[in-house]
Amino acid sequence: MSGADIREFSRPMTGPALVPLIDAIEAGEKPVVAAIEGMALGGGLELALGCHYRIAHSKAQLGLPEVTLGLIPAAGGTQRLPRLIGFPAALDMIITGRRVSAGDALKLGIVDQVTERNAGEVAVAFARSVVDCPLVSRRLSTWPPLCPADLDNILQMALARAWQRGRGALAPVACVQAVQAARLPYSQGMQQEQKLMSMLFASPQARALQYCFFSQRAVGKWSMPNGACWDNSTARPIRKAAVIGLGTMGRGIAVCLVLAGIPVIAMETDEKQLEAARRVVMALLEKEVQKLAVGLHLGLIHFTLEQRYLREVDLVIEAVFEDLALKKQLFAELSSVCHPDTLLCTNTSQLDVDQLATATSRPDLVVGMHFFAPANKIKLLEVVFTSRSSPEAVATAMQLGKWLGKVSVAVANCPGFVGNRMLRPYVEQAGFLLEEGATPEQVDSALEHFGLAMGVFRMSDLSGLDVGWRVRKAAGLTGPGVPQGQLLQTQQGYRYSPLADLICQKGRLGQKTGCGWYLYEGPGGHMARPDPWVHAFLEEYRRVHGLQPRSIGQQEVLERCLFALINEGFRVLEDRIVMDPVALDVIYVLGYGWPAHTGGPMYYAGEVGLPRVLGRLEYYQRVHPDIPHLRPSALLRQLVAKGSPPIHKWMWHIEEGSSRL
Ligand SMILES: C[C@H](O)[C@H](C)C(=O)SCCNC(=O)CCNC(=O)[C@H](O)C(C)(C)COP(=O)([O-])OP(=O)([O-])OC[C@H]1O[C@@H](n2cnc3c(N)ncnc32)[C@H](O)[C@@H]1OP(=O)([O-])[O-]
Repeated sequence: MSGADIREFSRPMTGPALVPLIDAIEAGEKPVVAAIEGMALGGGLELALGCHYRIAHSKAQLGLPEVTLGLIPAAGGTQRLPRLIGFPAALDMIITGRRVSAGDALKLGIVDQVTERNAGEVAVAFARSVVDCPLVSRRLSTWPPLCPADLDNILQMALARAWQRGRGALAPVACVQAVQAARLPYSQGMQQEQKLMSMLFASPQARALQYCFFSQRAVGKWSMPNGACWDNSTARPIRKAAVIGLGTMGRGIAVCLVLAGIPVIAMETDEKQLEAARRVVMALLEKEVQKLAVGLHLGLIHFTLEQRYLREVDLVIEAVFEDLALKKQLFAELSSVCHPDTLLCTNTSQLDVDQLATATSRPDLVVGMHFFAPANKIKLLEVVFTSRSSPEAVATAMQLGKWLGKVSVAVANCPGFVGNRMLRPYVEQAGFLLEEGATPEQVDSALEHFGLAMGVFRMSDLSGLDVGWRVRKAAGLTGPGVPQGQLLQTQQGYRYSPLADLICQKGRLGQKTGCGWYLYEGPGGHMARPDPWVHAFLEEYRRVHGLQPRSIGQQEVLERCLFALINEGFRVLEDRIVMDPVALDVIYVLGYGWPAHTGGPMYYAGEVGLPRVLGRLEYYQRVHPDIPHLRPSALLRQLVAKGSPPIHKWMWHIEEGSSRL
């Protein structure tokens, strides 16, 4: 049972209340044995905790995931679970919302028995065996709380962790407060649980998180502008795959495929790189085997330098160096080496997939599969289709993403696809704010206080400033082709900030060099500290260019960065790069650390109010007429003019004929 029906939350609850039902089962004189076959989540597990015994099938999973919906367990879970398994284990399960396997549930004491047989039949036999046993010791609500001596410290640490990891989310903190009440008599603890649930239930954060839950499922019902979609396109089976290019991304992708049980040909052209990759991939797989305690056939992966092994694969994912010419050459080779039906996928983060398709004899079988680093951890996958990608190719890539445990989002090919396209104006505004008087830490602090996992400058230092530098050079914005000595403050009449280029020219590439926008303890260091050199560099830059620094508040940082990103999101919708705004929110929450408790950038825009977003963009555009990204998009204007319809109606207002495909 996957718990309460989340769809009911937006309307008056129906049916019997769960709490008195569970209390009645527990208080009854007849032994009740819970048989857990598949999932016991949320209210499902709480119901089982009210039973006198619990039997689980070995493949069952149990958990209290309410926190992921902006709630807390509200049918006694915060009171019974700590009594059953102790405060530390209960806090961990309730604050994280993570599921535990039947085996772990047995070790924790949540279930009394695990079976390979039909749990229902075993439960009936078990019930017969305990029919004469007294039940008084089986009623968890009557158990005294197991309060360890250092409970205060445990709760304090849990609260600090909930604040720190929650990045502004209310539910994790409320989870700690509810569990804390388990040290009280059950009835008083239940009053606290109900009080905290009432506070959360109607909160904007709970609504936003429940929106995220359904959005991440809605994107699986993908569609393309040409009418192809998830339920009229058939995915092909992937019996064997290949990963070409075993750098960081290729290694992560290979691990994903093996963990999904898909045989993999892992290919490199360089012997040393191949050996290094083998060591890393096998170590990662060993770690997963221990963590997941699953049998994994490590023989599924074959490392090779030879292209001939590619003949037998159904799908190739290339993850070679991010260079268009190199990738085009590889795609041309794959056209002749691979079977004619083999899908050719690219992991490129922003190169033109159409151009790669043109380099092959099978453009209909070319799609982008844009994984996010680390590929074996980040759940997001952008599946990029070109105007020639067949629905079958898209369906196959989307299906493969699901098998890999990803949330796949189908997006049309365009520069930066969706995530990186929306990121550009966001990063651009941050650079302009530095020119106007802010420091990297002021900008990052505002963004992280909003709830982003990492501010823009810390994120750039982590991924390496040379990544963006290479892209700007390729675009002719900087580099040898640009007249030296003069700093480009305008490009085609638009404002351009060369600050990042100048930082790179000083060899400051971020964590990898021990300095970038911040100072680190050394090359590869992670502890970002404000760098006096950067402050002096910015002061000198402003002086040379006659820029009068001013104090810039958090509100302006958020509006300039986030509203520019949201505005680009509206342009993505206008171009029909995706067919539903929820796709943009899924991409940003899963791939860019956007706080899920605000729903995602487009949902957040609706919460802030589209008229306010429009008004602030108009204001900033008046102040900075040389920044086109601040010019409000036509769709945003249309939606405001139509009275700000709800997000699921936005696409109705895009004028026909604006589609780019
Ligand atoms: C009192 C108590 O204290 C509190 C208050 C509560 O109990 S609050 C509720 C707590 N329970 C949860 O948080 C569990 C939420 N669900 C899940 O975690 C997963 O669904 C799953 C169970 C692990 C299965 O994953 P899956 O990958 O196999 O399938 P799916 O694609 O996710 O789901 C398949 C389809 O089922 C829908 N669905 C799943 N669980 C649902 C739920 N609880 N309510 C409504 N719809 C649900 C989902 O939207 C999708 O619909 P559609 O897209 O096909 O139209």
